[in-house]
Amino acid sequence: MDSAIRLRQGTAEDFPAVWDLLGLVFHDEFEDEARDAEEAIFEPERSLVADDAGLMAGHALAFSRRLAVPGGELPAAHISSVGVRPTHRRRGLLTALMHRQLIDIAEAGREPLAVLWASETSIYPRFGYGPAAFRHKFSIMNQEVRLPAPPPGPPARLRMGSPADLLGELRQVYDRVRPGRVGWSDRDDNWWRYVLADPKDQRDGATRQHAVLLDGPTGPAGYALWRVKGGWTDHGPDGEVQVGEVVAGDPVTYQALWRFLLGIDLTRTVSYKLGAVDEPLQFLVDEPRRLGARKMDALFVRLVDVPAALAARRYLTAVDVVLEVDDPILPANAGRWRLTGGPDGATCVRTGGPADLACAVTDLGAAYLGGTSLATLGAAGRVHQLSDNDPSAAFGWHRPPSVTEVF
Ligand SMILES: CC(=O)SCCNC(=O)CCNC(=O)[C@H](O)C(C)(C)COP(=O)(O)OP(=O)(O)OC[C@H]1O[C@@H](n2cnc3c(N)ncnc32)[C@H](O)[C@@H]1OP(=O)(O)O
Repeated sequence: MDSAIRLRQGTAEDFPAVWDLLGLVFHDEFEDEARDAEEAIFEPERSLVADDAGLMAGHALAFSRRLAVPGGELPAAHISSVGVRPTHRRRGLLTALMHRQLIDIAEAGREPLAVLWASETSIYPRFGYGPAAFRHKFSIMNQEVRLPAPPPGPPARLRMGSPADLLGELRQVYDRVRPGRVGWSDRDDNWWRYVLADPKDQRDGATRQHAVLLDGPTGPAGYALWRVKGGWTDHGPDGEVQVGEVVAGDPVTYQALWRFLLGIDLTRTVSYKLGAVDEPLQFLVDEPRRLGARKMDALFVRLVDVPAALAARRYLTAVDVVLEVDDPILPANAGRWRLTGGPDGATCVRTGGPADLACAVTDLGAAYLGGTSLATLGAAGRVHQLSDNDPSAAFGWHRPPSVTEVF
């Protein structure tokens, strides 16, 4: 990195320059609503600036949130707003920002994990972030798929409104469902505001976002967020329902919400970018191929504190294994760790014993949420099994991780 450039902690006064930089690097001209929502979640003390004589040459941010992991939840630095000015690229600024940020998180000692969405998948593995959660992008031909008939009795009680008006109920449902859903982040008031921000220039010609809520006997049981991009062809209506979130606490609610979304009149396609890899819809419709599923990367995970992170999650089966970890950026993670545990908890301590498996910290991050198998990484030649003691099954989980938002 150029010696004239110094890394410094951000301040609240830096926000306008950060905002300008993000617009520049992402080729976007954001509206005020998006800016206000982003400013509300900005954590200046966790903003890292590459400062070139007063010019914001680069930036990286960490948000303080909690992430659901197998069997629990953990504080996890949510990394975002990363960019380097086009005039300052390929000189090591991102490398300096990423190293410094990880060292800061490790020294603060509060967050054993860091997580992010990558703009390009090649950027972050070199810094120890492994692809841990994937998603299905669905493009559903809604006239061509059928759901099972609804249960007998009165129809589901659905209520529509603006997401802001129904916020209390949305939160109630989300907070109740989240603990079992590995990969989901917590949301405080500001994060709800950020997630529900609906600037017109980001709608690509679609309507504003709507919410539909299903009321159960004891309160709200599930909700969906969606908008519609209307369209007509010579054959008639050709609109597209764009689904934002579907959160349901039970299968009856889940089916009722999808029945509603797939049945919106004057539409022919339902798109859903953040579907789960194991989205139950695939096992409900009569013709799953018409869901048009495409698997994409989603959340990247970085173990900042290997023993704390490994001890904090639970394991599908009993495990007693020695892992040899390579971590050039955070050497405190490097070396051999004995992980002992199972479905009820785990411990992880340093050991001098022989290793059963050797891997880079990136691969441990990929496997951490139970969505990427260590055995698969072994088949790719990334992880090296050194004995018969294979922890792959234990690192799995009941369901693969999923995501609800891009941050
Ligand atoms: C979590 C998030 O916020 S994701 C958003 C990331 N930001 C963006 O995509 C915005 C547009 N891009 C940028 O601002 C910049 O190109 C950045 C931030 C991606 C990279 O910044 P730079 O300062 O140029 O990176 P730096 O010089 O440290 O490069 C580090 C290494 O990554 C590689 N690299 C950097 N950017 C990319 C890229 N976009 N694609 C592939 N490789 C890349 C470099 O080639 C270099 O490799 P090397 O060490 O083998 O030579």
